[in-house]
Amino acid sequence: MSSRQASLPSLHIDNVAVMRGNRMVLRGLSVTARAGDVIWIRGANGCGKSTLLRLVAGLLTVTSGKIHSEGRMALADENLALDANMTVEDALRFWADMDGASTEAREAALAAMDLQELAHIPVHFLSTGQRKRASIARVLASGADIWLMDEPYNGLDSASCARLDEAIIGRAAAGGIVLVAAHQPPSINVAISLSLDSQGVAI
Ligand SMILES: Nc1ncnc2c1ncn2[C@@H]1O[C@H](COP(=O)(O)OP(=O)(O)OP(=O)(O)O)[C@@H](O)[C@H]1O
Repeated sequence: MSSRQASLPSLHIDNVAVMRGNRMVLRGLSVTARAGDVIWIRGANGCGKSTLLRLVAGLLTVTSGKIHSEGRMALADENLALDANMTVEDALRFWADMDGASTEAREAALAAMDLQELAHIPVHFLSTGQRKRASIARVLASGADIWLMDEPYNGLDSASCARLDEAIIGRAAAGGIVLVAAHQPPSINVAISLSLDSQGVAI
């Protein structure tokens, strides 16, 4: 029982502030997420949503405060992170191998984002929305406990938005944690709705 509990993902953001350039972007931000939680982050352009995801991913360092997490993470942001010259399938396989993900997980991710018919074409042939779906499939295939998704709905048609909703609900239901930065209100039930004002303060 105790070892199972120890493996549950968690995220503690404690009184975090971060300076970017000469500007304080986030201030006094505290959030706690547990297995099964979806956190929806909203706020105006430049308020710090991407900054927060990159801090959690460990790609940026806090100026003050602390972030502690348990669990493997995968980030989908504006960087595609897929080799444009590889086929969709090979590009996803590259990451799945790095993540130690199974063939089944990779195929399930392709199916979840309706990419099977595009699996054999090079990534650079994909349309904007198709590229977005491939980037989301990379996160789905990773088997990561904590998904960090920056504007994942941008560029997706309504069917793909529904597929993404389903994937997020599924990850949370399976005991994961999902952070979504988005401009639109949540289309699914979320445990925590985090609105940042223009100073990066939770309101
Ligand atoms: N490398 C950097 N150096 C200095 N300032 C930066 C850097 N990257 C981002 N910023 C600034 O940090 C602030 C927060 O940016 P961030 O990308 O987190 O905003 P956001 O809420 O995700 O915005 P959007 O809704 O436009 O995606 C912005 O004012 C931005 O100009």
